[in-house]
Amino acid sequence: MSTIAAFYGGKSILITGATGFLGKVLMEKLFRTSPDLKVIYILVRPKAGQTLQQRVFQILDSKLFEKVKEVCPNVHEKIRAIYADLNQNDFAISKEDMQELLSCTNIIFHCAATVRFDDTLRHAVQLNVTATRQLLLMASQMPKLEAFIHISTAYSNCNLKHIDEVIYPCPVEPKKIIDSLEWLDDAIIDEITPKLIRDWPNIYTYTKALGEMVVQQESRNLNIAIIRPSIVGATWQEPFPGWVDNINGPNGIIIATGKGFLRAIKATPMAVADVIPVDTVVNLMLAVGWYTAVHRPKSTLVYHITSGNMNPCNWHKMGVQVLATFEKIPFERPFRRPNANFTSNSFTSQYWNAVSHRAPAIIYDCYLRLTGRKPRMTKLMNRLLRTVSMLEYFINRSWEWSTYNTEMLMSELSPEDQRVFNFDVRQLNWLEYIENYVLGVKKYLLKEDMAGIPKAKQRLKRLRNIHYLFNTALFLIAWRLLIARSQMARNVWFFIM
Ligand SMILES: CCCCCCCCCCCCCCCCCCCCCCCCCC(=O)SCCNC(=O)CCNC(=O)[C@H](O)C(C)(C)COP(=O)(O)OP(=O)(O)OC[C@H]1O[C@@H](n2cnc3c(N)ncnc32)[C@H](O)[C@@H]1OP(=O)(O)O
Ligand SMILES: NC(=O)C1=CN([C@@H]2O[C@H](COP(=O)(O)OP(=O)(O)OC[C@H]3O[C@@H](n4cnc5c(N)ncnc54)[C@H](OP(=O)(O)O)[C@@H]3O)[C@@H](O)[C@H]2O)C=CC1
Repeated sequence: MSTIAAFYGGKSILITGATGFLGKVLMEKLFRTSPDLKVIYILVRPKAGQTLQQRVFQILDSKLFEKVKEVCPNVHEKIRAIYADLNQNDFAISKEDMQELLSCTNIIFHCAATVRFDDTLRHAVQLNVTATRQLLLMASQMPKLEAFIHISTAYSNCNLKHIDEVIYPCPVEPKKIIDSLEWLDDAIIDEITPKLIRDWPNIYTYTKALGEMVVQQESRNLNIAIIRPSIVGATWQEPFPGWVDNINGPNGIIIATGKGFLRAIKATPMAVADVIPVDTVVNLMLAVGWYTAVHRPKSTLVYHITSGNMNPCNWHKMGVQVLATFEKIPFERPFRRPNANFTSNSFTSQYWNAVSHRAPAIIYDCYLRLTGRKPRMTKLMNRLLRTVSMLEYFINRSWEWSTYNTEMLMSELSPEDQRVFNFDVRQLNWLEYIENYVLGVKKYLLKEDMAGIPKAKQRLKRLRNIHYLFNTALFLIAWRLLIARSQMARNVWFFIM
């Protein structure tokens, strides 16, 4: 029997961000490996017209939880959704619910965050910093609490090149920022934001760094650990390969490339593509929860869960494999044939943006207008290019993350725990993983049926023929124009004819 799985038996676990990508996989694994756990409290807000219960049912009814229902048929009874909004004082939790949380919680996994790169400083600080502080305050009033696991990001210190498993100080104290945001108006905040975030590439990474500082400052005598994953990707093995459910990170890029919208990306092909499967991250989280509670390290340990130093893959290798997978398993109804390039030069990048992105969008919008429909492609393309430009920082650099604590933890696990809670990324076969990833994007994100593949292949053939026809016509027009102007071109033309 796995020691870690047994540890979670009978426990009351509080998860924030349980409705997010990481949170769902965490819940799934907990229920599957420790079906005898007492309860999972999740802090949820109503969203998109759905009540808390509807949101929980939707998660439990998804394909991700199919295996769970076999090993833990009463899973519905073991989830206790608590109304909470982390943007509000005391999270707007009712008195009774708060009382229950304070008196019963054994372990906390704090996953909730805003992961948007362009969020306002006010909102990002509220969620990634103030809410973390408030949760720590709650944690300090929990007599049965054994461990508090805070999820940060490997990019919280991406202004450094080499990052150790330590908490780095930020230039401005989080408390000062929290206090000043209370009285500054939005216009002034917008003005001072670039000065505050300095060499951090965006508000997200900056506020995650502040969040870590808050954890360090407010840790009191709690057993705390911080986990820093790099770019979290689709599942590698569990509960099945390729599961993914949002467009963040590489996912949106894979869709945009597979649908033929994105044809060139400004990237450094040899830079490390530090993607880490979500199930690997979750396995480490559960192992850290156990280790922190049982071994009670004297200080707050930071764990990096990254792939680059153990089993590196670069963007070139990833890109080639993604494109190869599109050949075998194309996406349905592509705008153009999926065929993309990496370019590391700003000038060529702008050239490709004009020729391969904006021009086809304008031509397509003209076609829509002519056929009496509303043009939309230029707008969509502009948003896509804006998104890609925000990701560029991360695909044009490599970082080194030390992983002493993560390796130490691996060596502390029994062989059975190493198998059940595997976070050894050296065993990952990138080509296989990427193929399953693309397949997962098709099946679980785009919800496309595999039966549609022959039709999609036919459409690709048609698009290729249109592409050849268009290029030939373009060449002939250019040549004809040249003939009109140059004697030499005319001679060559008559010679060929
Ligand atoms: C021979 C060579 C071959 C070469 C071949 C080449 C082939 C290439 C093949 C591919 C190979 C793989 C390469 C992969 C590179 C990926 C790098 C990833 C780096 C990630 C670093 C992460 C580091 C930190 C990790 C962390 O620690 S945490 C997680 C990170 N956090 C995020 O990833 C949130 C980002 N996002 C936002 O910050 C917001 O999304 C916002 C952007 C502000 C827009 O915001 P906005 O426009 O207001 O609104 P949205 O509703 O969000 O989206 C509105 C519209 O944008 C679209 N769209 C949103 N997203 C994405 C997205 N990704 N990609 C694409 N589109 C997206 C969405 O489809 C919607 O389209 P529409 O509706 O217009 O049709
Ligand atoms: N995905 C990645 O590549 C990486 C993620 N991380 C970290 O992992 C953690 C989880 O990320 P991920 O799962 O990808 O993010 P998601 O955006 O998928 O999930 C965010 C979660 O936070 C919840 N949340 C946001 N605002 C509030 C609020 N006001 N009140 C209550 N809940 C709220 C969301 O709830 P709702 O569903 O209601 O919106 C959702 O459950 C984050 O801390 C992130 O920084 C770190 C490295 C990489």
